[in-house]
Amino acid sequence: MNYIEFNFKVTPLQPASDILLAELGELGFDSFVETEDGLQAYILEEYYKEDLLKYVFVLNNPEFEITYNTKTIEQVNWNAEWEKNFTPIVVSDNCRVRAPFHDKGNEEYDIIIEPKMSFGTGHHATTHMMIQHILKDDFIGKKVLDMGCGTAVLAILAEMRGAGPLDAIDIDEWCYLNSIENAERNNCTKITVEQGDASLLSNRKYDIIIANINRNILLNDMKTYANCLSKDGVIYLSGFYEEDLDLIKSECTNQGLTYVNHYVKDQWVAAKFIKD
Ligand SMILES: C[S@@+](CC[C@H](N)C(=O)[O-])C[C@H]1O[C@@H](n2cnc3c(N)ncnc32)[C@H](O)[C@@H]1O
Repeated sequence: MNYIEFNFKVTPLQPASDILLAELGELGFDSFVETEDGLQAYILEEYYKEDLLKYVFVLNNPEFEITYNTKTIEQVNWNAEWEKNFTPIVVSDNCRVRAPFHDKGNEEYDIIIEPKMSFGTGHHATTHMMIQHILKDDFIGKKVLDMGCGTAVLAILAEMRGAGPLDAIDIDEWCYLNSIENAERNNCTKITVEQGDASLLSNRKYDIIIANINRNILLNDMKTYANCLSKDGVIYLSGFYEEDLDLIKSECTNQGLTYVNHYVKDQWVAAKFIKD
């Protein structure tokens, strides 16, 4: 069976790429690779009909410019194509995120992720910076929540850094299932994966919360996150741009969280706050 590869160039990249991915997923596209300037999406030839893209609303949104070309990929090349596009990532010299088919490196932390459709391979700036925070800070014996866990890459690293117990939560069923697989694949025994959102969190307490989601969800759910943090607890937030940092800081201040520091990469931010 052949696949058709769509190579989309997207301007501005976000949120258009995320919306595009979600819409294509609904239409039968089953694999995606984030690229520097957009998205590659794959659909089985038999599921593709000529007017299918007519139903992708983001393509007609005047706020975004999205162009694409296509090519047919024979099944025999499919894995190679995917492998070529998903290269291992090394963060801070001591953490490698790789797929099962990549060779192991010499890094202290070796994380194996089969991303399928979930976000979180370390290729995105936000995941990369959250990994930097986790590598830098003390996680030993800490009770951790990874909110919006995607592939659970951050929870997996937190457990490798000595944290436990850990909860990894994602609203998306695919991410929930993928996180369970990835936790097992990395021999993590302290991670509990759940499907849901902030409504799961009443009466819970964590020493550390990691939340790489997006600006609006963070602003909306900050009160709940803050209530779940123990005194002197730490929260790492990402998924928003530099221009929104003041807004995030202001909401954190309202919820009794004090700004500590932040990283910036490709205009994305990963910020650290502490509960007073
Ligand atoms: C930017 S990805 C981050 C994935 C991973 N934590 C990482 O750092 O690579 C955001 C994730 O949040 C999930 N998500 C979106 N809204 C959510 C919500 N209200 N509660 C929990 N998860 C949510 C999405 O399904 C997605 O997997």
